[in-house]
Amino acid sequence: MAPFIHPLIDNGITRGIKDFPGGKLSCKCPADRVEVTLDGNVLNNHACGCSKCWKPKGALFAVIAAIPREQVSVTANAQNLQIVDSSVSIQRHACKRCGVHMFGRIETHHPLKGLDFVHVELSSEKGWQEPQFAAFVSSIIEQGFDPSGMNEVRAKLKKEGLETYDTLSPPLMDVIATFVAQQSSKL
Ligand SMILES: N[C@@H](CCC(=O)N[C@@H](CS)C(=O)NCC(=O)O)C(=O)O
Ligand SMILES: [Zn+2]
Ligand SMILES: [Zn+2]
Repeated sequence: MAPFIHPLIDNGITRGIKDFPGGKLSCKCPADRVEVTLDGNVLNNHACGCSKCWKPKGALFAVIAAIPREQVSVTANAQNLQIVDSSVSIQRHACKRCGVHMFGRIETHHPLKGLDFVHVELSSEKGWQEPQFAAFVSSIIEQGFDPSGMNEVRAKLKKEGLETYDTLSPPLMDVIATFVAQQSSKL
């Protein structure tokens, strides 16, 4: 059976709309949902296989995108949010009732500070930037995926047009490495 990558990827990726103005994300509670409003489209949308990002039930990957934090606001039921793990760089604010991650935010000195991280599948609007690549692919093994199935997973991601990486994409890794070099005055 083909691996269950993610609902936004498995049946072919739908391209986003240029100049898409943004929209609302909602958690999965039956009522009194947490709502987050995004004032613009996302960037660097990608599949992530890491253990930290929220995934829909049964999916091997999350689909997670960045957006400037100024464009993110909690517009309903903020009292239901809690930080999943405050010891990591990205503080993921999740609904404490249904568990869905509504946004991730970095508060420490970090190369990606200023960007929030969101899951556009939580929106009913269509037009968000589509996934551009797959990151932290090998990390699915750490969560129990049989390593012998990795060729099939990578082939499926590539078939859907996503280049696969075991960290982030090269441009994002370059941003992070540049930040590190600047910290030690090597650049
Ligand atoms: N192999 C690790 C990778 C975790 C990881 O480094 N995740 C990346 C992509 S989301 C990250 O930037 N994490 C920072 C964080 O979670 O704060 C895992 O699966 O837990
Ligand atoms: Zn909820
Ligand atoms: Zn991740």
